[in-house]
Amino acid sequence: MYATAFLDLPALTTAGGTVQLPGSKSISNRVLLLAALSEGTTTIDDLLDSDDTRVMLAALRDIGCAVEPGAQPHSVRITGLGTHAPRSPARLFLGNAGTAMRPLTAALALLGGEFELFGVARMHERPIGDLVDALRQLGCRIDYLGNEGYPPLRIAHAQGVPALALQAPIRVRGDVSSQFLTALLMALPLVATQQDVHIEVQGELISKPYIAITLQLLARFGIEVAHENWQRFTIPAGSRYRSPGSIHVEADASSASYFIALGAIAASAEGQNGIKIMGLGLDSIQGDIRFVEAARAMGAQVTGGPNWLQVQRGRWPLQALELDCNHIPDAAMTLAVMALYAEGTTTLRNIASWRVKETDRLAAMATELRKLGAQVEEGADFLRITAPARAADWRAASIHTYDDHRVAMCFALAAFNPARLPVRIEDPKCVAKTFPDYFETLFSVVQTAPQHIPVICIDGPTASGKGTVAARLAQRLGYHFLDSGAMYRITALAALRSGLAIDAAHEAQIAALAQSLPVRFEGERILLGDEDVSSAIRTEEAGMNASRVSALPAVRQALVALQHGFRRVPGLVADGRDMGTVIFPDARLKVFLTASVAERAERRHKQLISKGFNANMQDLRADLEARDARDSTRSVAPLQPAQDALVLDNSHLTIEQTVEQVWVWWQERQPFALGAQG
Ligand SMILES: O=C(O)C1=C[C@@H](OP(=O)(O)O)[C@@H](O)[C@H](O)C1
Ligand SMILES: C=C(OP(=O)(O)O)C(=O)O
Repeated sequence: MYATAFLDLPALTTAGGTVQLPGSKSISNRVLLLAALSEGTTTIDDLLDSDDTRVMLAALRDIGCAVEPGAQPHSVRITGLGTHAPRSPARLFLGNAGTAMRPLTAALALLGGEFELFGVARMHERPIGDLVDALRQLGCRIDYLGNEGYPPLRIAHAQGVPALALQAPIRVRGDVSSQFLTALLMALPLVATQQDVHIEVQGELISKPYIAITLQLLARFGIEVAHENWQRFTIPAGSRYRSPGSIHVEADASSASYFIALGAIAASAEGQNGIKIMGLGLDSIQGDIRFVEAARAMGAQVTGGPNWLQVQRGRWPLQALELDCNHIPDAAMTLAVMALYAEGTTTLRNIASWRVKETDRLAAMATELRKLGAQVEEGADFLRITAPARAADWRAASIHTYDDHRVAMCFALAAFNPARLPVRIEDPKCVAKTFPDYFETLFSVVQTAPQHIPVICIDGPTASGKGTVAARLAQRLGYHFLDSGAMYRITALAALRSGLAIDAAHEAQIAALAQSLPVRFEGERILLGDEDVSSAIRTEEAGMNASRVSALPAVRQALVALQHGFRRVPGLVADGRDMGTVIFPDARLKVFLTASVAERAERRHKQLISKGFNANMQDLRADLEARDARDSTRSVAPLQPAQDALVLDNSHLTIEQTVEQVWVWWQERQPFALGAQG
């Protein structure tokens, strides 16, 4: 997951490959609760691991369910409450998960005990009044702890569940969120022992396909609910939850919408057939699979089998769409971004529920689409979007994401804009609600020309702090990191291990060895094959050997391709001695970091002493002077600032101050309009 303040996506051009998507949030949280309400143990495979399911799992543990990891990576084993009462009192934190807050409120109210249910600030602005009204009708005692009609709330059944009025149909409004009805449908089987229990929906039921998911999963747990036209539901007398033993979670259809859109928008990478999505097929039980129809109407070519979808660009540019999106409220946000690539004006109707989700999504989408240059009309329950007329009308925007995973995920697709502008996604970690590895997954199937991928070069002499500064910048930007000095150190290590002396006589052999070095950077660790060589290459001796190896032109040449390979989406910070001059001459920012010999000798001295090595200041100074002289006079790529490099003498700066200066220089070079915070 990218936990950076923002993530800058470079202009992207093509896409191709296969993605395996994480489990459905709607299925995961339903199945978790149903397993918790059943007797015995249920194994759940391919469960989603995200913020929304974590809060559900934590709540289930708190009320006394046993949760254990299953045999497979994404499987868990839940031992349900069965006939046991839930552990209480309990305070349950439910984040911003509607699929946890609403169903748990209903289930816990009917199980008995005292509970406080609360969430993040936005959860306390998301309505729950219609559900509480329905439960109060039954006789439940539920108090609001903050604002009337919103969480946090208290279920006050410490003395047990009061006598419930089960005779009359339970009325619930269906026009604000279908989750209220889902909550009742999952809770009422607990009390429909002696008699049928009826639910009547008041007002138009929105998001109906989510009710279909609820009914399908109830059936898997032994409860067959009948309904008349989605208005009247009957839970049969004698209902009792029975675990199916094991159950599998399909991949998330709403998450699939971003990759279906990707296949429709991006030209296919060479040798690929667009995007293949694994984990769900056209027969999915999730309503958002119908996003496929909308995407096809706009131009996508989609085929599918039992557990896969294949998407390719069809009509291009896309074609505008006019659609009632009530049945696909979540995936419809993706259509709004597809509209940026469509001819004509796209209208998404009947989406008033967007206003009470993770944020006011109608306002958020309108604001952010406009930042990119689109014309948008925002109605009470609709959005009308016209794409920027020409490439030149697109704007480089910093997309505010309102702690809404879907805003972050769908706007990433704006990186395919014809103006080849980068797109900044603020607070990318908000995707953790349903798809923590969204950006990693996206990056695994998108490509762009190397010139679009930003590179920051930090060159400079030994002990200038360039390695630390580059690593910190890379981390802060979410970019890849190349410690090119390590390449030479590793080459020297590998050469000596192969019995090759580091001199001109062995140049060709060492170059051949360098060409195929299996080197990887994993966070702080540097791996040669499977061996962690981080410490072995950090000794003074290894440094001297690296300097010698780097003076051999054929070896430098061999390492060029290896280093170019680190230039990958979303960007690269490279440190070394010739990053800006030789390896990445087109880098967007080149910094030459230096400090006085005295200061650098002092830093190196401190570093060695802290690692428990013996060190003598005079020797260190002499060594540094010798290395500086050798590095700056060597025939190939001598150590000197690139002509367009910014020179930073950090003799009197801390590492933090140095990082800050480079950060400021980098930000100044970004095209995003200042103050463009939504
Ligand atoms: O029941 C569900 O799993 C959901 C129902 C929908 O909410 P509404 O019924 O509030 O539209 C949807 O937006 C949400 O992401 C998940
Ligand atoms: C509306 C959403 O979430 P929730 O389940 O919290 O309602 C969503 O995931 O888009």
